[in-house]
Amino acid sequence: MAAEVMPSRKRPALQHPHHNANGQVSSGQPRHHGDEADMDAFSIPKLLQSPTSGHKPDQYDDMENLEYPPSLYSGMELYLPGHLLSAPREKKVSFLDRILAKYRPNGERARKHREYRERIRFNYKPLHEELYSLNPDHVFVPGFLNAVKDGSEEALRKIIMEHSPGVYTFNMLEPTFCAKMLDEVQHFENWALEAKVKVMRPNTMNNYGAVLDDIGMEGMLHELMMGFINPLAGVLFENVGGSTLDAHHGFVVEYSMDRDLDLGFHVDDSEVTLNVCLGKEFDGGELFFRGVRCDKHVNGESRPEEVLEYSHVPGRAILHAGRHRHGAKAITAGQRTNLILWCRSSQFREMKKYQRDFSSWCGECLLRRKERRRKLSNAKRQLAA
Ligand SMILES: O=C(O)CCC(=O)C(=O)O
Ligand SMILES: [Fe+2]
Repeated sequence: MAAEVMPSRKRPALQHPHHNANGQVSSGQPRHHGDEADMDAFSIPKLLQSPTSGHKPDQYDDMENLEYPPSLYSGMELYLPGHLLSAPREKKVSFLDRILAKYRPNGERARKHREYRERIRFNYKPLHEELYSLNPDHVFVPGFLNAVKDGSEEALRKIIMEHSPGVYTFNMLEPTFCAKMLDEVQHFENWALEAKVKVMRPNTMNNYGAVLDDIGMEGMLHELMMGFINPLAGVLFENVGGSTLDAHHGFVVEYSMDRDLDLGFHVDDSEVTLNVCLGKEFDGGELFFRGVRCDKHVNGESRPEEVLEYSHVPGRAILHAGRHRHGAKAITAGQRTNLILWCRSSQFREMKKYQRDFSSWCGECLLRRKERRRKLSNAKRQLAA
């Protein structure tokens, strides 16, 4: 599957999952955090059925780069969910753009994306050219590099820590590489602002951040996935296509006190996700995990052993299945930027179409299978008695 980027760049008003006393998700459903093409009901923002009477909508005539006529935004504003009525106009525009994007033909979306990439390719001058090709000695810390070079399961397992089933972390990126990536992203954003280029956001849930593939890092990230994630994923995520990763979507997410603070509960459009903190300094922003689930069971309860909270450390990577339900808590100070690589396997996706039982990776399918087996053996025992 190609690493397509959605043109719509805003997220819906997110709800945090509510946790009951033992830390289980008692309500709040994970949203599918994915490309526009893969979006489903969980990630589509919704308008109210009737207009809010007495609300005086903003005027949008003076805003630049609007995708639709200003009067359309004023008219639709009356139908915005209550919490957005007094939001800044940019927030309202992005919410409405996400709704309207569904009505653009796919071809137009692809054309816009192509034009966006070409504009960057011809006009954007990178700050750190060296980031655009993979130089392992400059990118990775020696421990990680040596383990991958060794390639044995034993060497790979030595550098990783498993925090709860299926959530692994390891030191991965050199501090100088992290710093350069942060500079490059800032440099790109400054250029976009000056050149009046609207930055296409990484996915349906982020208001900030950028797609690294769009700015010219697609080849570098592909090499990173094939050479350095595949070996690990083959060992740790064989059950979700970890040994056949062949496509990616690479981006950065950005949080700060005047931007996005958190990221709602969701699953990724990936088989395996690599998430590495680049810095800078921040408080809060912990990732929370609630177990791996298939489509059918994505909204089910989690078990206590599946509940995990993890604090990001700059340079340290997390590797988890895309279907591992998760979200990021609000940062309480500073600024956090993470590099995310959604790794996909075309083969796994094709095979999944023919399957109905996912007990090799879905916690709920597994539980039900065990239950069926238990009943069957009980019945057999009774028959034999
Ligand atoms: O903020 C984070 O570290 C998590 C980001 C994430 O889950 C995603 O982009 O899919
Ligand atoms: Fe995610």
